[in-house]
Amino acid sequence: MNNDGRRRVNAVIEVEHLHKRYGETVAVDDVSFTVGRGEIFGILGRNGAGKTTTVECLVGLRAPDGGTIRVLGRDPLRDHAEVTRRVGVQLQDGQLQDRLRVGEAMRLYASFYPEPADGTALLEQLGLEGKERMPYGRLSGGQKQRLSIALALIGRPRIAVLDELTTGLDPHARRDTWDLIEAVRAAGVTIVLVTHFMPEAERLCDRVALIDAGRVVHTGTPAELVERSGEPTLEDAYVTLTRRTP
Ligand SMILES: Nc1ncnc2c1ncn2[C@@H]1O[C@H](COP(=O)(O)OP(=O)(O)OP(=O)(O)O)[C@@H](O)[C@H]1O
Repeated sequence: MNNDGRRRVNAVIEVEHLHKRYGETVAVDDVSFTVGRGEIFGILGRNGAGKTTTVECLVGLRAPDGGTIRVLGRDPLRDHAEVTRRVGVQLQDGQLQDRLRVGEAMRLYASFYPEPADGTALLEQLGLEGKERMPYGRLSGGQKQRLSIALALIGRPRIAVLDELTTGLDPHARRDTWDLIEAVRAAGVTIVLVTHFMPEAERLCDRVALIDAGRVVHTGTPAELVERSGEPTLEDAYVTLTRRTP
């Protein structure tokens, strides 16, 4: 059983009692969750709640101080190369060098994988067609964001970890990106999505975990969290369920 009381069939991600500190700061106190194959799993929580640290541990970019993580049955640190090959990552601050051109970045990332996706089609799906020769430093904030999504998907990952997927995107680009993510999931990819944007969680996520002060305080479908809180919307539910007593 997992922490929301249901057994996950075909779990592809299992996090148990993850603990991570930076010096005196406890970034992740005790986080456990399981993600099933083909799910879109949302991680929600206040600024500084420990979301990015959790996903960085998940993809083997940081070493936990406690707990265990299994991704596709592997340890992200010990089996780093294998996990990296199967997990696409779009992280906050995933900056590239300013002079690197869009097409070069796509080709470079494609070269890391045995069977990469069609980069031209991916750029088109993300509204970056015709930008292949544009240096990264000259892209707008939203274009950089869309390129980072393309780079997360170029390796045809089995799991995509997307941290603040649509932050900085205009409403059209945001909706196009949601459609793309749904198509990626329909192709069998499991998605972990960190977001502050409740309509995005409501539209895309099968289940979400609310993280507060480094702990999972609620897990469930967006509809279950709304019901549990007695509030009318997911945003209200989120605020109520993560409210701290003064
Ligand atoms: N490299 C680091 N060195 C020291 N402290 C860090 C580091 N990275 C994060 N922290 C601290 O760990 C805590 C959790 O940060 P984290 O970035 O995981 O939160 P978050 O939930 O992703 O926040 P946000 O929503 O603002 O992105 C915060 O108190 C943060 O200041």
